[in-house]
Amino acid sequence: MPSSAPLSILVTGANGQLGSELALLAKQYNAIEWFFADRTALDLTDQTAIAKLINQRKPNIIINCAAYTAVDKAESEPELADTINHLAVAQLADSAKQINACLIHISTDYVFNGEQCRPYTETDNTDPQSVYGRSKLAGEQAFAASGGAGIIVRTSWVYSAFGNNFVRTMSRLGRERDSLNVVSDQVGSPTWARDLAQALIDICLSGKLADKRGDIYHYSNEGVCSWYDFAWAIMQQQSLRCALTPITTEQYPTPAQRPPMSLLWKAKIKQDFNIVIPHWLASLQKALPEFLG
Ligand SMILES: NC(=O)C1=CN([C@@H]2O[C@H](COP(=O)(O)OP(=O)(O)OC[C@H]3O[C@@H](n4cnc5c(N)ncnc54)[C@H](OP(=O)(O)O)[C@@H]3O)[C@@H](O)[C@H]2O)C=CC1
Ligand SMILES: Cc1cn([C@H]2C[C@H](O)[C@@H](COP(=O)(O)OP(=O)(O)O[C@H]3O[C@@H](C)C(=O)[C@@H](O)[C@H]3O)O2)c(=O)[nH]c1=O
Ligand SMILES: [Mg+2]
Repeated sequence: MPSSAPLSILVTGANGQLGSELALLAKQYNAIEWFFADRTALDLTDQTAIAKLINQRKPNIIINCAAYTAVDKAESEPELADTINHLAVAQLADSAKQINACLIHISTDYVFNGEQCRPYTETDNTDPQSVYGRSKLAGEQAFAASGGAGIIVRTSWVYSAFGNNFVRTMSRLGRERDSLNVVSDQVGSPTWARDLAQALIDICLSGKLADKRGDIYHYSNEGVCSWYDFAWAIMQQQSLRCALTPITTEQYPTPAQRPPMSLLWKAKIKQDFNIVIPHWLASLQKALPEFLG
């Protein structure tokens, strides 16, 4: 009987929120051969380096957690955002295809314009309104065009104790300030990166990835809130006495336009991969103690 080699997984963007959460969970999955590549090990602006590393390592699965995620800054750095969120994904997809590896590529709710009155399904029309959103959509399309195996997972409002995010910002401001204005006319679903990381590992172990060809899946935590509601829960859970005032998007001008409604309909990922998704508030309660350190 030939002995089967262990499943090997290469994770890009290893120092980011999702990459770090995957690294943490990876400790529970010793049977998997993990390789975590941070920016030093793999700079996504270097196309040759991408091809070289994938050819050397020959992983079964690549999880692309690296991205240019500074939504407002991207408005003044469109080329860099495109290089990382689009051109690098094209190269990852091509290199993965050449060695018959599967790619799991992470994308965003910001590919939608947010004008819809019901949650977005995977087949709803995209119409990004920001440089970041357009660069992420171009990345999705490049992967799909490659014809390589794997999936695209769109998520939203990601936070983790590893990294900078809305939870960290609100926790800091809640301690520094007596009052704060937060937009209440943008609604979506927060996502604890730990939950998403677990879902991705479950997907890797499902044995179903090789049959997919850039199929799109939506994943966020369950439930709905505005940024104001999210901030309110962040304050309340930590007993921070910072008065919050709900404001409109117009009252909080930013360089990038964000979708007013970016809820993701998640039936497909739950059904195809038997994923159980926690409510955002339950996950926030679990995650917050990790922010204190
Ligand atoms: N954050 C969010 O709210 C959301 C994120 N997403 C998507 O989820 C995925 C993971 O996001 P998240 O973990 O939050 O992102 P982070 O910003 O926390 O991490 C992104 C990582 O990408 C790395 N990176 C950036 N540029 C390069 C480069 N040129 N070469 C190599 N690595 C690079 C960064 O490296 P370094 O640490 O050195 O800067 C960082 O570690 C991304 O695809 C993102 O678009 C989707 C929806 C919401
Ligand atoms: C700090 C702050 C922000 N806001 C608003 C601005 C914005 O509309 C909203 C969220 O601001 P942020 O800059 O934290 O969020 P943003 O960077 O837009 O978050 C996005 O990141 C990318 C990577 C994604 O893919 C998205 O899913 C989403 O998570 O909160 C306030 O209203 N008051 C405040 O004091
Ligand atoms: Mg941001």
